[in-house]
Amino acid sequence: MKKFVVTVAGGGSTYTPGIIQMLLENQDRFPLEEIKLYDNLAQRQEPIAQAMQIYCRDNYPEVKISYSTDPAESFTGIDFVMAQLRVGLYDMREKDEKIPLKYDVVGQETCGPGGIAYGMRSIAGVIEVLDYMEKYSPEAWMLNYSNPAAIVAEATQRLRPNSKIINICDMPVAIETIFAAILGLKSRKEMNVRYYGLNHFGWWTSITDKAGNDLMPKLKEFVAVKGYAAETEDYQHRAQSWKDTYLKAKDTFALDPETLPNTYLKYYLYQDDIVAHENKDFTRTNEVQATREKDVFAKAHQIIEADSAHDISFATGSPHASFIVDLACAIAFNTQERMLLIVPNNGIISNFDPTAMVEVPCLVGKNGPEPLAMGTIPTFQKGLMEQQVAVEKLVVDAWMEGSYQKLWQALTMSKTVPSAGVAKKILDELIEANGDFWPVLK
Ligand SMILES: NC(=O)c1ccc[n+]([C@@H]2O[C@H](COP(=O)([O-])OP(=O)(O)OC[C@H]3O[C@@H](n4cnc5c(N)ncnc54)[C@H](O)[C@@H]3O)[C@@H](O)[C@H]2O)c1
Ligand SMILES: O=P(O)(O)OC[C@H]1O[C@H](O[C@H]2[C@H](O)[C@@H](O)[C@@H](O)O[C@@H]2CO)[C@H](O)[C@@H](O)[C@@H]1O
Ligand SMILES: [Mn+2]
Repeated sequence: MKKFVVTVAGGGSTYTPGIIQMLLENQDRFPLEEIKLYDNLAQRQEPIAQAMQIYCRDNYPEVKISYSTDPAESFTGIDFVMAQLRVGLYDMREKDEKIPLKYDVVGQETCGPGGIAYGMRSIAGVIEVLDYMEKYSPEAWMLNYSNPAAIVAEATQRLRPNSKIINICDMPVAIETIFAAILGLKSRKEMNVRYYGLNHFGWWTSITDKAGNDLMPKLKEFVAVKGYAAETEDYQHRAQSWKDTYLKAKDTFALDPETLPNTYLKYYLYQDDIVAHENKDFTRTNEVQATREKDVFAKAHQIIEADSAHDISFATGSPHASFIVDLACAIAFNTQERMLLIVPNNGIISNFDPTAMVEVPCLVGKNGPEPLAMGTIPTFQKGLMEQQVAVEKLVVDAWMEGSYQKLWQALTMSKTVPSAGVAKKILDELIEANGDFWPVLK
């Protein structure tokens, strides 16, 4: 069987060890020749890369792990790029969260003004990596987690419409893992789902078992009382902020009991409540720095100092890592697995903008995703999505045209922002904070 070469772009990411471990563990279905780590920040990538080299040497000596900041070295002779860039690192994420909060507006990584600011930074980084891949390995596929996925997908679709990039999100699969636990199933793969929306802005309309039996009534009964607060072992969600998010799904569900909501809808539907409960001096960035980032780098340093990975391991088995490996397998071996991906609407939701990037079930094979028709959607969801997709499109317009006006309109249009006046104040502070990360706006 062919052995694959995979580049992990954003090699210094806190998610890199999990993805590498998942790749190594799945070689019976996806054999590896080499994993290359690429990052534009050598000192962030180095400890992760060196620790994973030791881990691989001790456990999978047949696979090579290399790392570099040189694009030619990193992108030549590869089959897949698995990308997870954070342009501006946690320092800028913290500003994305804290600046809007000063004005009592949602401060979040991918939603509202924080997501808009992050989008304005991410577009260039993602396009840069995509161009490297196409220059050095034109046949390769880029599987892209880099956030904010909705804005990044809109930008890549407009700027590189023919590129082999698939934008993805792990939130639906993480929630489906909870659904499976609630239903007493061993795996989310025992369910067939129908789901539609924008990234971090969608709804499940049907969940059945493989025999076609409706599982929604049992799920709804649970969610009406507890939201998504099921006792699972998902490491990421032990943080109090994630527990709060999962509980809040109960209130989001109450607004439309016909469907089950994505957790991120809380930022658009209960924005006042979210802001009221936020600690403006200690946001999610600070929590991540004190937990995931600290743990991952501490373990990397321990492995390097011990020159052994026998007794030290990273958290494994996350839906984040398994989803991207499943996607690579589906493309490599034409498995036709059904997966939720972000793709051009193009009639999939028949009463919605055909040019919008939507998140829907797709069958995935060697030519990429084939989306399944979702039909018409109700007025409530359609109205919300039209407003939100306009925000995302205006951000990409603003980035492409260097337009202050369009970005001000985008912020004003966001359901999280109360007025054009507040939008302008937040925008002016974000421009100052983002400096050269953003194009100059006129
Ligand atoms: N789509 C999803 O559902 C999903 C899920 C989880 C994480 N993410 C995203 O994954 C990314 C990584 O998250 P993290 O918390 O591990 O962040 P992180 O800061 O630990 O890692 C990001 C890495 O990207 C590197 N980087 C930044 N710009 C780059 C560029 N232009 N070229 C190469 N490397 C670059 C940084 O140096 C850093 O090492 C974020 O965008 C996050 O939002 C997405
Ligand atoms: O606040 P963070 O950095 O911990 O997470 C933000 C990301 O949250 C979602 O991804 C979760 C996922 O739901 C969970 O199962 C696990 O894999 O961890 C991920 C990170 O916590 C979301 O889908 C991403 O877009 C966010 O970046
Ligand atoms: Mn996501």
